[in-house]
Amino acid sequence: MEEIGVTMENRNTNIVAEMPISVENVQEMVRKDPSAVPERFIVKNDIDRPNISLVSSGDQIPVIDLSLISDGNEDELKKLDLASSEWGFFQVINHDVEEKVLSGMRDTAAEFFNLSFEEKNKYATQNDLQGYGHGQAFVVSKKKTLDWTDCLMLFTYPLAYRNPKYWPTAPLEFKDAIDAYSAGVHKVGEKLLSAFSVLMGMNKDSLQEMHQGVMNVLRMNYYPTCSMPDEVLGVSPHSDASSLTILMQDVAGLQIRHDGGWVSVNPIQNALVVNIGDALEIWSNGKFKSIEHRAITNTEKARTSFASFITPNTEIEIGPLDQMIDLVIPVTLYKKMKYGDFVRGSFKEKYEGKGHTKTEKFEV
Ligand SMILES: O=C(O)CCC(=O)C(=O)O
Ligand SMILES: [Fe+2]
Repeated sequence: MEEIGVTMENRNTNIVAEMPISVENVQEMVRKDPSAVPERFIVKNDIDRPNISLVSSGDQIPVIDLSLISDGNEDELKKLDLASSEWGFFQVINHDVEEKVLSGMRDTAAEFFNLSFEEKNKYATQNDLQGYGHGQAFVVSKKKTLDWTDCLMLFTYPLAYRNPKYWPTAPLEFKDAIDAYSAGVHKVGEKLLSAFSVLMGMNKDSLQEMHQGVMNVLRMNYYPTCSMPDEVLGVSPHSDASSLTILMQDVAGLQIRHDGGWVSVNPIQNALVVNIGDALEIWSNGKFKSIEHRAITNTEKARTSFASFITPNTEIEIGPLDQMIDLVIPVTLYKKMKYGDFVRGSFKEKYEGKGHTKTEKFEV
């Protein structure tokens, strides 16, 4: 299980190991004083604050019907191609994950996050690179503005990577709910990898084989209500180091970069939000875009999002595929490198926006 800490879209484990700082549990802070917003959470730059940055609510990210994709429907495949190159984000409907599985995940997670801090702390992350657990997100340096979120993060696939010490035993149904949800989402990921293989001119199993063992990490982000949502971010802008991320959000709050502004992703009941991660951007030589995104908070209702990061084996080398260096993009935009090194490099950089992916590019 060595190397486990860099196998995923995880922004804290390695870094915390290097620079240990204690960060309060955000929910506990809000429980003690619902109006408190410590200075370290206030976004310093006006331009980066949720109330100032340009947000368009008119634009809507594309919606993809996964059952049509699985049937090989050409029009829907074209839609997926366009969504991934122009938006990097789309919502998926008819994905075959049962409604009761989705609501089971949401309901049991809500019960978990409502438990006392002491109870949740039994699964506290040890930063020992052995499977994560409950803790705080995005702890990069003492200077960095903190995000208004707590999270529970678990390896879900391969099964051998599940570490029972971090799988909560309360509420009782939680483990089964996580199991059913991650199985459903894992299948959605496999179907999408098949579709992207075809879109990149390969056999439908190619991308999956190139992963050399698809890994999946489930990160449950819990955003307590915040009395100053205009000056605080739930999650700061970043792109995911995954190949694909599949996300369920219960309450609106996700925003993505588009045309120089921020577009809110409005929840569609029982739909899943999918985004292209850095690994797929690199394989596709920049055709499919790994887009910056962030989450905002609100005063009314705590929010939970469930992000499943699909990642390749850390030992494999990734770089643009030959067939993606074509008439449209005639040069190689990224260096070949070991996926594990790419992830490590991206977290050594101060974790801000998409700066880290640029370091992997050749200057062209
Ligand atoms: O909460 C959200 O909607 C976004 C979460 C996210 O981007 C992440 O966990 O990587
Ligand atoms: Fe993300």
